[in-house]
Amino acid sequence: MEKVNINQYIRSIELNSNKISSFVEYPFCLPAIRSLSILDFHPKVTFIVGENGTGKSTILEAVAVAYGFNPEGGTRNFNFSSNDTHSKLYEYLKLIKGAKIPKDGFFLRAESFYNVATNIDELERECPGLLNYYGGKSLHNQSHGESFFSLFMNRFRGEGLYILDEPEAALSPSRQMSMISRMHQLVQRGCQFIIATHSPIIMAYPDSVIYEIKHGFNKVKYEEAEHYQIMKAFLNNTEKMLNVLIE
Ligand SMILES: Nc1ncnc2c1ncn2[C@@H]1O[C@H](COP(=O)(O)OP(=O)(O)OP(=O)(O)O)[C@@H](O)[C@H]1O
Repeated sequence: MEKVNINQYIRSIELNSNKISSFVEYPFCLPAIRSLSILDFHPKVTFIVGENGTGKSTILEAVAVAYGFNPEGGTRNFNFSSNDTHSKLYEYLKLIKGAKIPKDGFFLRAESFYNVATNIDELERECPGLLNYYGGKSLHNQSHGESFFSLFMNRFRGEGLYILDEPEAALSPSRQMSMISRMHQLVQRGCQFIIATHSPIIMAYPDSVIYEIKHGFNKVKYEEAEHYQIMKAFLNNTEKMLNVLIE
């Protein structure tokens, strides 16, 4: 990884295990959390990848909430709540921040994006013109993928901290490639990204670190990551693999 850069917004997190009284219940029962002590973030892009249910959203949400974002997503000014189910993990995390304070930020989670879009419409009624920052059109009046993409293209401006949970959820493969280009522009404008993803396309962005959750957080190279290997094997041997899958 690039040498620690105090100009990044979040340098690392530390789990304060001494404060945890029991590792039996969620989220402390998750192997990824039980084994967590310190996790260093890349100054530009940090990917967290791994199987379903390994704890990617749990850790991302805790980092976002500890940083002051609304657990359901949005900017740090969003404070709506439709479903108060976020874990207490953030209370046990120590954020090691860098020297710079971001001028922008967004916590995007695919699963509650609908509620964020509703909140943006409500804010537009209170403060007309706000929608221009989101492409000038209600996110509800765009397709799921269009609205996600609109957010990346218009709302994410630079010098920002962006925490994204499965941003590929609604994006076609070609839009995922466009997302890499946009991410690169934003990185060059001083942004830091922390991204949980299943997308072998998005996680190809080179100026990054990839943590793959198995029992803990393991730093892996792109080609070593399971998502990459499985997708590559499938595309290179589709017929063979289908024969096995639907035999
Ligand atoms: N509020 C909750 N209470 C109890 N268990 C939970 C809660 N939220 C999540 N879990 C469990 O914790 C585990 C990790 O969930 P999490 O959503 O962090 O996984 P993930 O790696 O993001 O998965 P995916 O790739 O499917 O999005 C899962 O087994 C899930 O069922």
